[in-house]
Amino acid sequence: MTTYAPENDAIIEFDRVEKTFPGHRAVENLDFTISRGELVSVVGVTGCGKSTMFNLTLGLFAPTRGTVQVQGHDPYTEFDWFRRKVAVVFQDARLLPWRTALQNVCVGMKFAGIEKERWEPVARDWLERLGLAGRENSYPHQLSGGQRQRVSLARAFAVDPELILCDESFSALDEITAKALRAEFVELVRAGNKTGVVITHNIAEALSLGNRVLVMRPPGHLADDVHLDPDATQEDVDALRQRVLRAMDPGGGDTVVGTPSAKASSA
Ligand SMILES: Nc1ncnc2c1ncn2[C@@H]1O[C@H](COP(=O)(O)OP(=O)(O)OP(=O)(O)O)[C@@H](O)[C@H]1O
Repeated sequence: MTTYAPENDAIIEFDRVEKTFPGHRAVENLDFTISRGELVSVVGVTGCGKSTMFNLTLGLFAPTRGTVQVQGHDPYTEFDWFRRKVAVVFQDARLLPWRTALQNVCVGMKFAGIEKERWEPVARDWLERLGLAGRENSYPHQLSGGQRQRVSLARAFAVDPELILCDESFSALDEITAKALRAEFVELVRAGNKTGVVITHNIAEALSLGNRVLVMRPPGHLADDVHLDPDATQEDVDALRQRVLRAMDPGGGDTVVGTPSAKASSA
């Protein structure tokens, strides 16, 4: 009989990872696993190593010590294996200004190695799902910041990746637009059975987005791993906010009140 073991369903595994740049240790003893289907937020003070963790996951550089695995593969040495499997959405949409919304999504599919016949129908479908039907032929400068970010999300989902990494993707938007886009993002990740990891400086966003919050602290290690309960009350969420703040900044003093909710647990 096959026994379900979450670690067999790991999408991202960091095993005692260290990353040192000349004269600076950005990540130290970073150890965590993210399983298929999870939607995880990553928070931590500036410079604590969040982007370095993302860049290690993307295989942009190798760890100095320890191992990073994405779906059981080394993202640095097996870089080509990851085309189509991982998509990234940044804080700024990073669209090609001389290409329309449709063409920008198609370019993403082209770089991912997807067959040419599929580019246009799939791109149109994702633009429509993200509320941009009728704007396919608009250039980035003709779109609002929120619409540009919708194109960027369409470009990410169109390659049908297993894993979507968001680096402060909602931070540059006003809170109302960000809230709407976050909700759509969560729905699309869930509906597509994807795994999502979102770096954010917004603790409320981290606590509302997914099932788990990883809290990092300099130099680049895990300070807390908070699992979220979808039925949490406002009181639970307030307690979790304090727990996250305390983990980010243990010397924060009077920002810390209350105790972690019984509805949340460390992994
Ligand atoms: N290529 C690099 N060369 C040298 N130092 C680096 C490099 N990349 C990152 N660092 C350093 O590593 C530390 C962690 O940086 P990182 O960008 O991962 O932090 P972060 O948590 O993402 O910060 P922020 O929230 O401000 O984006 C910082 O002190 C940074 O200066």
